[in-house]
Amino acid sequence: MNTDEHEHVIEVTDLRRVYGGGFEAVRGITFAVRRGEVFALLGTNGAGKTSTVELLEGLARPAGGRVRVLGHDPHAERDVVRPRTGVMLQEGGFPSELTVAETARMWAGCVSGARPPREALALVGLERRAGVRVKQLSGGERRRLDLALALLGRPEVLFLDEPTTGLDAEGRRETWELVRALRDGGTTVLLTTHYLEEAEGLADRLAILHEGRIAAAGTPAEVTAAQPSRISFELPDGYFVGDLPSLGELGVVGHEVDGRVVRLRTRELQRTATGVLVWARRAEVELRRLDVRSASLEEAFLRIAREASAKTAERYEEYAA
Ligand SMILES: Nc1ncnc2c1ncn2[C@@H]1O[C@H](COP(=O)(O)OP(=O)(O)OP(=O)(O)O)[C@@H](O)[C@H]1O
Repeated sequence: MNTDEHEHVIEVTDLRRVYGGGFEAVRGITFAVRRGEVFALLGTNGAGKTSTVELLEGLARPAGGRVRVLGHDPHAERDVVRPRTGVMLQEGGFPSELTVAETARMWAGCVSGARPPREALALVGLERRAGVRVKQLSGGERRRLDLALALLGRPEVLFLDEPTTGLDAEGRRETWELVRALRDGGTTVLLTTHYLEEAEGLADRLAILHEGRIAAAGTPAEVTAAQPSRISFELPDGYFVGDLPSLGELGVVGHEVDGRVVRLRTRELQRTATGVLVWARRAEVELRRLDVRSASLEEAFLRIAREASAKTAERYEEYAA
């Protein structure tokens, strides 16, 4: 096995997927995932995340472009790729009359070199539910069972399609810890998620899909760095926003005033924050409810989705004109 951590375990080049009827769900996307990396695909509903992951899993053939997983074509060379990957689909769909342990044993029987089923169930915290029928599990417990089954084959690459949907806050945190532990052990993880907090906390790098195209990509810090930071505070009675140094001088790119509360947006957080604090000190003013923060991934995501939608509307208007 090649353990070069810079090796690209997943390579996607100008990938396209077209459904029957001609709808193009994936419109030429390119990205690569290194060994031992957690990579998140984000996007609004219908952005093309599942359509992309299915191509990576070899479940369908691309309409154009190229996919390589562990150096192989996952569709044409499914026999080589499948034993080295673990797949957690959005809907597991295994027989629900079986117990959890029976399901894991049945699945393990189909996997060469499988972990002991009990070990896989313990990894996801389901060992105490081993004797329960699958149909009696809660939605969150089913997601954990899906994950346990994906881990049975000790995969080098793990595909997780919305792994924490339906889990409560604790279950979600436990899954995050497990994914981090797997990553630290060298597993490469590609996940889709609707939870931006999940991508921010878990992903080494991510791509935001919008209508089948990549609208932004990079580390969570890189993607959020392109968005303005915010500073808010409350001015004491008798002070107004006009008493501050000029907003242009402070590097402010937008502001709102709501009663005594002032909210500033800036791309130069340190310069703006310093300017406001130095002013407050000189004026001997106490700024109550002072809050200084970088943009969150959620803000970046919403802005990128809005901008991408506006571009699509522009293209549509040009086309219709
Ligand atoms: N079998 C299909 N036939 C035709 N169109 C499809 C098919 N499956 C998906 N689509 C369409 O392709 C687009 C992308 O769907 P996909 O499921 O990949 O999105 P997604 O990003 O995973 O969305 P979600 O977050 O809602 O799961 C959607 O517009 C969807 O309606």
